[in-house]
Amino acid sequence: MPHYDLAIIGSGSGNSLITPFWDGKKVAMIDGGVFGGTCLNVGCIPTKMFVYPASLAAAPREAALLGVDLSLDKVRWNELRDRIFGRIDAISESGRRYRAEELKNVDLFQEHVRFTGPRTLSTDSGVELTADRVVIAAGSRAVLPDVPGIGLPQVHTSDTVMRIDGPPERVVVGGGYIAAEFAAVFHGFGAKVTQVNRSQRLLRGNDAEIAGRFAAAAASRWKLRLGYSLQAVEDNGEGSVTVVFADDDGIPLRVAADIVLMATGRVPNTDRLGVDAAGFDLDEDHTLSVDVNLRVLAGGKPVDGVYALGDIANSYQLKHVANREARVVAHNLEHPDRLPSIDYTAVPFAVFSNPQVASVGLTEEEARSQATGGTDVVTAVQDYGSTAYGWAMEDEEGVVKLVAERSSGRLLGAHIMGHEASLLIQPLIQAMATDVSVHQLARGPYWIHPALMEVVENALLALDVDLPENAPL
Ligand SMILES: Cc1cc2nc3c(=O)[nH]c(=O)nc-3n(C[C@H](O)[C@H](O)[C@H](O)COP(=O)(O)OP(=O)(O)OC[C@H]3O[C@@H](n4cnc5c(N)ncnc54)[C@H](O)[C@@H]3O)c2cc1C
Ligand SMILES: NC(=O)c1ccc[n+]([C@@H]2O[C@H](COP(=O)([O-])OP(=O)(O)OC[C@H]3O[C@@H](n4cnc5c(N)ncnc54)[C@H](O)[C@@H]3O)[C@@H](O)[C@H]2O)c1
Repeated sequence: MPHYDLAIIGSGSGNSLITPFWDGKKVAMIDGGVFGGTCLNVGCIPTKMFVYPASLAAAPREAALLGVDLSLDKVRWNELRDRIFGRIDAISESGRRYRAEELKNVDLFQEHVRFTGPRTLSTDSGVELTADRVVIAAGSRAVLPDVPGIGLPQVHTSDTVMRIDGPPERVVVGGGYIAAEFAAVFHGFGAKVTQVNRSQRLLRGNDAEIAGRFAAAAASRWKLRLGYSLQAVEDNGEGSVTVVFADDDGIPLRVAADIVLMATGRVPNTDRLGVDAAGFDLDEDHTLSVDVNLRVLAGGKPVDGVYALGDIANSYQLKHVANREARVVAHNLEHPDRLPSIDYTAVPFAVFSNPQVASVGLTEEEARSQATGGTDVVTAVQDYGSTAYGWAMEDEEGVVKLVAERSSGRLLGAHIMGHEASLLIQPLIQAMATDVSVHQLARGPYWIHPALMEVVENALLALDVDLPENAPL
């Protein structure tokens, strides 16, 4: 039975753990899927490589408002797709080759693995291996609703929809983050998009005002139907399908489509890992239970030398969170006598739809329900259109919403929708992470005029927080 100093399950964020510290020691890297994991192969990176050209394709519609007439001649979808995956597949393959052939201290197992004990593993082909230390970075996967017709070839998840041949004319998508991004991509490329969501609110978990404004923006671009749940997908013959939904009263909605994107959430891969045999604890959302040092728990106690990170261990399901956790785990593997904790202060996210949405911290509802009597919470809402750059863009939908604590001037949350929201939010994330108050951030640094960032400066200035005597002017 081969024995390793370190075994890593998952070559996504887990791949970064093989630092020079492991030179001269034996490492097993195990991945039963495509080398490099979700973000590189089917997640953040390829989606954004579609988002950017789709935003260019959408430009004629937006430019016409400003008196600039552009026209979109053609989207060379297959070429665009092949350029994207030509780049990504090559990175995945060179990463795989480096681990498999060039790193002498690493054995790459390209197969599925299950625990048979806390530090013993068995691969699908029957290799049994043991390791002193194990890192579980086995990620999550898309789940599909169990309805008739779900297996039809026109039904896709994000794993397959980016590889289709030719742009579809009619697309149906759901209501989460993935759906919001793909709705914008397909709409940008000229498809007739219908977005159907089970609940009345898109992008759940977001501030209600931003979610409402996003729904209005989405409805002005593509067809949006809220309050319908999926019943079935029917084959129409000749390549198309009808997607059947029903509202709470059973009233049906039938939408014909060439492609259906099911984006109904992702589940952690714990059910396929044999965690029972290892005795590991699971949280309510089926992620692995870990302590603040990211050590996996069994019976509430950390298992010596076993760590977990990424989508299998947290409910954020975000790559920048997995990357931060990987840095903590890499440190803790190398310095077991000095274990820093993971810090989840001010975890942001962005949805790269059209318009973009970005968010960090508490929504107004959360802040008010957490504050005593809800009285110490102040908010400010600033439209992009209220700034000079917003005038230049004739922007009528972009918005910054800030939530703060009046007495301390602490920023509690920031929520932005509109052009480059994912960039505009960064100084606010910085302020929350480093405990810079609203007045220090608004009045300390100079803000470039007339940059779009002035909308953030003005929102900060509009917050009715108590100013200390020594606050900058
Ligand atoms: C379409 C899409 C878009 C996204 N966009 C963004 C974005 O813009 N920004 C963002 O922050 N996040 C985004 N995410 C989320 C992000 O991709 C994930 O949070 C991140 O990739 C998780 O990394 P991980 O290392 O935990 O898992 P993964 O990268 O999924 O790695 C897990 C690996 O483990 C392997 N594995 C699993 N089980 C086993 C087993 N039993 N045996 C052997 N191997 C196994 C899998 O094959 C896989 O390669 C997106 C996700 C999707 C699906
Ligand atoms: N830009 C980003 O950071 C980004 C982009 C894409 C994905 N992600 C990550 O990937 C994860 C998964 O994304 P997602 O969009 O699949 O999930 P999600 O949890 O955001 O949304 C799933 C949606 O599907 C609906 N749904 C679930 N089951 C259903 C059913 N049976 N019938 C009808 N509707 C149903 C839910 O109500 C919800 O609106 C997210 O949690 C996110 O963290 C991040």
